[in-house]
Amino acid sequence: MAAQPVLPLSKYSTIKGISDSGVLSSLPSFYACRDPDIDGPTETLEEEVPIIDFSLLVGGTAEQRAQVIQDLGKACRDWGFFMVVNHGVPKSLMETMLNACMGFFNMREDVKQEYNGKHVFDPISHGTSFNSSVDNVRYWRDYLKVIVHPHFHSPAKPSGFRETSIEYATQTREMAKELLKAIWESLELKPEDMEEALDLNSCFQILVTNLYPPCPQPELALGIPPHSDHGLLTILLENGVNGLKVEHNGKWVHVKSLPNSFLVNTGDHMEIVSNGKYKSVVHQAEVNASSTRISIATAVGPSLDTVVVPAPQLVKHKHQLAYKGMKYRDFREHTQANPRQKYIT
Ligand SMILES: O=C(O)CCC(=O)C(=O)O
Ligand SMILES: [Fe+2]
Repeated sequence: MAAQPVLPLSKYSTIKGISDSGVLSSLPSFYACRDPDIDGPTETLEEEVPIIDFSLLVGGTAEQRAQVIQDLGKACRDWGFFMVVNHGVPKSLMETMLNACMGFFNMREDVKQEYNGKHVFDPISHGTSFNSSVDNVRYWRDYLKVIVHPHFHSPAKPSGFRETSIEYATQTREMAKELLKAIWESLELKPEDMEEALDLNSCFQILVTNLYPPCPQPELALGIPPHSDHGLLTILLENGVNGLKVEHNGKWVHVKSLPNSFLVNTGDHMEIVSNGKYKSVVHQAEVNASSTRISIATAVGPSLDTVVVPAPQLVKHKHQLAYKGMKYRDFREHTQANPRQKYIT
């Protein structure tokens, strides 16, 4: 292989900066986390993921709602993943939110750098890679993370970002709560026990926007490595460019979202509260050579002060207790400092 030219990459603080500059014709080894010659092709399937019609959950007949609850239970048990259609979030809000996020990443580097955060509870943090304090290789991704509940935060710029994101956060949070209620019912748990177990009125909600600019050798790089999410549910919106892969029965499945849909996956705290009935799903993001991909992951978890434990009704005998409780706040701090592909098993 020809020696790679030495490039002044330190000049660029973001993947967007590197990609826009056009200086790279090949991928610096710093970003190469896959080697097709050594790893071989990983088996990737094109299976259809379960589809949930949200309108039948909130506006259907009692039978239709019962059927959707059953379908949700099956999707959580078999996949930890599903696509939501007819959700009622206006298409215009989804588009405006994607544009607002693009507007953030299009700002000058020094303006974005004001938000370069370090701590997991920084209300707003912009950065690059996955967990750059511990990553051995870098991932082909820039991100903006904003905590939006129980206290709402927003970068002051670009203009309109605050108004759009408050509306988007509110609507996706309401959708997540409806889905959680139905998933709770699918476990045959009493609806009135959910608030005490999860304290969703003070739920911790964060908007994570991922930007994956075009990459010179996408087969060698990854946007986000395989991981599970920490919360209860994550609601993902993409800009029409695919890249998400989820693990299903030991294989990777490429997910293609329908226009105007959301992709939803279970997180670690769903696995804990369901005592392992609904596992959190491992997933990753690939990149491509020609298009910029944006995804907005809205993660909804319990309140930070909740100690989530398996629902007692799902633990008939002590030996069936699969997880110990930990305050969500401590869980997040601990996993940030000791990242693993999946924190709980
Ligand atoms: O971009 C994607 O498809 C996945 C994003 C993701 O997994 C995350 O932000 O946790
Ligand atoms: Fe994720």
